[in-house]
Order: sequence, then C-alpha cells, then structure tokens
Amino acid sequence: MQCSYFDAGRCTSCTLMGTPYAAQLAGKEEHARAVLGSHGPAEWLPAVASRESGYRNKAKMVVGGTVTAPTLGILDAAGRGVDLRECGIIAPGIRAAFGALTAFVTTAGLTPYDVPARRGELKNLVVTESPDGQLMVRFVLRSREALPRVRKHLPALLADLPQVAVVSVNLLPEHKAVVEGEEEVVLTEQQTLTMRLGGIALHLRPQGFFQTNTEVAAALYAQAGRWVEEVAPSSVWDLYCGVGGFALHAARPGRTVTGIETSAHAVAAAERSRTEVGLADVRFLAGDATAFALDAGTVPDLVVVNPPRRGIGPRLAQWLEDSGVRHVLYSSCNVTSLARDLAAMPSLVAVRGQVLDMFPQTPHSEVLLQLTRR
Ligand SMILES: C[S@@+](CC[C@H](N)C(=O)[O-])C[C@H]1O[C@@H](n2cnc3c(N)ncnc32)[C@H](O)[C@@H]1O
Repeated sequence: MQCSYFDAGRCTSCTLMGTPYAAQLAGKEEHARAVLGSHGPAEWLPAVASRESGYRNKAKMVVGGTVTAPTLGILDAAGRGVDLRECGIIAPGIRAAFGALTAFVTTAGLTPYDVPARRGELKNLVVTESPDGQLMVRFVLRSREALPRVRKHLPALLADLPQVAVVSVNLLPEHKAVVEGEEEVVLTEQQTLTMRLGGIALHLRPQGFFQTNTEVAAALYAQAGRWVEEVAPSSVWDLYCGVGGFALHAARPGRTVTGIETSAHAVAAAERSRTEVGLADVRFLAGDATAFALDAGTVPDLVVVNPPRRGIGPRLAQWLEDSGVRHVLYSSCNVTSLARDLAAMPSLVAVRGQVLDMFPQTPHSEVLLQLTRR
C-alpha cells in the first residue's frame, strides 16, 4: 500500500508503509517466533491476513486548525493541526463521514483546541464503525461550554448522516496528551454501538474497548472458539473479557462461562448480549482478573486471557502455574509481555499458535496461543 501522507513525511505512524504486505506478514511471524524463543508453540498455524487498507474500525483524530477550516489528524511538532482525513487505514465508512463532521464543527462553533495557546474547545474526534455500517461519533471537548451548541445542531447532523447511531461528548479539561477524559455525556437515545460478530451482537459503549480490526477480531474469536470446542471444557473463565467476545463465542448449553473485566460498563454490555443470546450458564463480573483468580477457590477447565499490552503480570501467571488448570488460551497484542508471562508459567506449554494481523502497515499484531499443562 502507498500513502501520500507517509511519502510526504506528514505522518509516519505506519512504519511498514511501502513494505509489500506478504513481507509484513512474514516479518510479524518471524518476530513472534524470535521473541517467544523456546516458549513459542510447537506448531504455528498459517497467519491470518487482513485487508491491507481501510481496516481500522476506529479513528482517533486530533482536531486542529480553525473553526472555519478545521483539520482532522495529528499535531505537528509545533502543535499545529496536520490534516489526515484521507488516511488509508481508516474504514471507508468513517472517512466518508469526515466531510459532514467537519462541517458540523463549523456550524456548531466548536473551536479547535490550540495546544500551544491552551485555548479552544474541541480536542479530538473519535469515530467507530460497526460491521453493519453504523457509526458512533464522540466529540472530546475541554469543557461543557460548547455542549448546548452540539445538542442544538445534533438533529441536523443526524439528518445528514443517518448512519450515525450514537453521539457523545467526552470531557477532557486537563491539558494532557491523551485521547479522552473520564466523563462522557451520551446525547442520543441509543447508548451503544452494536458490533455483530459471528452471529453475536456485542454492545460497545463510547469509552469501551473493542478490537481494532473487526474482520480479524471475528477470525480471532472463531479460532479461539474452535480450540475451546476441541478441549470441550465444562467450565471456562474469560479474564479481561471486555464486552464478552471470547466468552460468548465459547458458550454452549451446559458449559459454565465466567467473564471478568474491570470496566463495569463493559460487564453490563456483556450481560446484555448474554441475555439476548439466551445463555443461562454465562455470567460476567466486574473486578480485577488477578484478584478474581486468587479468591475464586475453584479452578476451571480452561482459562482465556486477553490482557492489555502490559500482559497478565507475575501474580496471575504464578496463579495459573500453580493452579493445576489444564488449558489456557492466551491472546496477546504484545509478544514481549507474552514472552515474560510464558516464562513465569513453565508448566503450561504452548502447543499451537497463530499470528493474526490486526494492524497492517504497522509492526503490531495479535498472537493467539493454546497452552496445555505438561
Ligand atoms: C485487550 S482488551 C480485551 C477485551 C476483550 N477480551 C475483547 O476481546 O474485546 C483488555 C481488557 O482488559 C480490561 N482490563 C484491564 N485491566 C484489567 C484487570 N486488572 N482485570 C480485569 N480486566 C482488566 C480492559 O478494560 C479491557 O477491556
């Protein structure tokens, strides 16, 4: 894939831009093998390729420029807006909405936040697309000052972009280089975006986590589901479950499945999916994954872990090592922390693995491993 922003040096975040895709994929497999070393699996399944462009279901655009000519993209070294609205890795359905969204910025008078001057209101625009083509649009604002104007002009925006299902304002009062703050005000009746994967409707709230690449996420849950089926466990834990992707794909009548996640909102969303699917033996609990495992007093037949980049950490790894659990599926977006965690669980041996290319044009990927007790 070629990118004019990359070629012009305007944006260099996709560090593999210009590298042929087959070489990117082979490089990611090689990297995973090299970093995992002796902890790696005996067998690697063929890597799951992604579409090379338009794969990102979520765009986080920093807003710069002026209220009459806003930029959507990043900030340069001087803190001025660089427009990247044609970014080729963003889903086409999101890119197609940028025109109407920038027009809305002007109509609603949402002055872009000027980082060097610490003035202005609109910091970021975050847009997520569902597999059905619906959009969730979030305006990250410095204060509530512009909130009444967003509300006032919202009906016109929804008429312009009928595919927009959820609109919210996120408040980020601090002068910090982060995407969003803690407070979210949802302005539409619909509070969540429906992410339909593998026949299951997952419900994503504005601040919730969702895998970046919808098609590859579907492949990830399906592969994990197949490996769970082979083991045929009667009890499963899905630790770091988010809105329940792994848990709901692993659920079967008569199998108890427990999902654990710190975000109470994500747990509520997962519970909703569970009710809709009509699964009686699945439950989701809000809490820390490690604390849950240490306090549970029982050991399931199979544990799925899908932690943030930092990995599961030494305490949960030690618990898994000592617990006697026979099967673990570890889905990781960071092979370095994965290798560290595996080293702490020598009794759990990686038998199969697969690289799933969640992030083409970048060096990142997802690695799914099946571990079995020796
Ligand atoms: C990589 S995401 C995976 C989410 C989910 N498995 C999925 O497929 O969408 C990691 C999740 O772990 C949650 N999390 C972070 N720290 C946690 C902890 N200590 N205990 C439980 N969940 C945690 C985050 O809120 C996030 O939803």
